[in-house]
Amino acid sequence: MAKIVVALGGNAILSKDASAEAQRKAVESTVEQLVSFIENGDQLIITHGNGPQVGNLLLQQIAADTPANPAMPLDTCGAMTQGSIGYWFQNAMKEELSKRGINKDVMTIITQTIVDGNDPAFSNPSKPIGPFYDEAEVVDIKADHPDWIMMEDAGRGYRRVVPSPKPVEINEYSAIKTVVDAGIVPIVSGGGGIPVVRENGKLVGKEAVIDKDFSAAKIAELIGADKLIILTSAGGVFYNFGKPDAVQLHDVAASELEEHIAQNEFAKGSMLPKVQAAVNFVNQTGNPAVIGDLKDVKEIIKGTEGTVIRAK
Ligand SMILES: Nc1ncnc2c1ncn2[C@@H]1O[C@H](COP(=O)(O)OP(=O)(O)O)[C@@H](O)[C@H]1O
Ligand SMILES: NC(=O)OP(=O)(O)O
Repeated sequence: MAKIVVALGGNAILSKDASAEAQRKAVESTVEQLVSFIENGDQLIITHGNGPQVGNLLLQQIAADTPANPAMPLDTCGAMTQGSIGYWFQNAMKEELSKRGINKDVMTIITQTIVDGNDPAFSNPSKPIGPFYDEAEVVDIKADHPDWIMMEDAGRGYRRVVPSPKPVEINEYSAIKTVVDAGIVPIVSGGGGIPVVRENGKLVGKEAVIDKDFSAAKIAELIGADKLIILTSAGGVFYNFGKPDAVQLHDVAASELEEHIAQNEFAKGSMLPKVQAAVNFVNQTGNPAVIGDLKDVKEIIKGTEGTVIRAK
């Protein structure tokens, strides 16, 4: 039995249509594929992003903000998206397992990720959240919200960016391990986990969004996963992405990717964290990581699609 951590990108779940129905459909079709792991006898651990969802939720909060019904802060919005996306997965996975006659429990664990309050990321926002805007829209947004920082995101438009500290500890790790050891399919650390810092013996939420690729790699390492699979909305890792000479990698050594990271090959806030997280996992465990497209899960399982990163 292999332990496999699968991380799904928030942009892969919410590609164009932000309705609950469309996002549920994306989750349902992914789950139909992921169940193959369980049929193979593997233990699956699911984690997911929340960049678009938490940004949209924050916009809804701001739009409806009144003294009687105040907007929720970012850490609480992060928890809310863990609940909503976890619910979609939990519901779809249980349904798919039942259809195939597999009696297995599925459980979302609201996860707090401990970060360092002095992480320089707090003064250097880099995590894109919410919708994409064009340049004219950015001018209006800056007029309404002068404190927001907007950045171009991998050629897709501009987005608001927020601090994204690195995960230091997964607070619920021992509960996650218990659930994994019991053979339950857990949905953990959604949106990278709710960022919290230790202050006077308490865990206090911070206004930030952790990159789920880093928390996925951390959980995969802690749990002793045999493989980390990062599913997004690109066929895999490309060199010269978006340029005429773009080339997709199929099988690459972690050391080669490290050289390309050093040469600033990968876009911050999108492909860079995925590649860094995959390389971290491979270097720490010697086990492979795969980065591929959500729609290619079946082929990724067979090894015919995606980019495999190995310790070579
Ligand atoms: N070098 C690259 N190789 C592949 N995709 C890249 C690369 N650089 C940027 N991208 C973009 O990054 C996207 C994945 O990042 P993102 O949308 O932030 O992920 P997520 O699915 O986790 O939300 C791809 O869909 C692609 O548009
Ligand atoms: N929290 C997070 O990493 O979300 P995305 O995968 O949507 O960027």
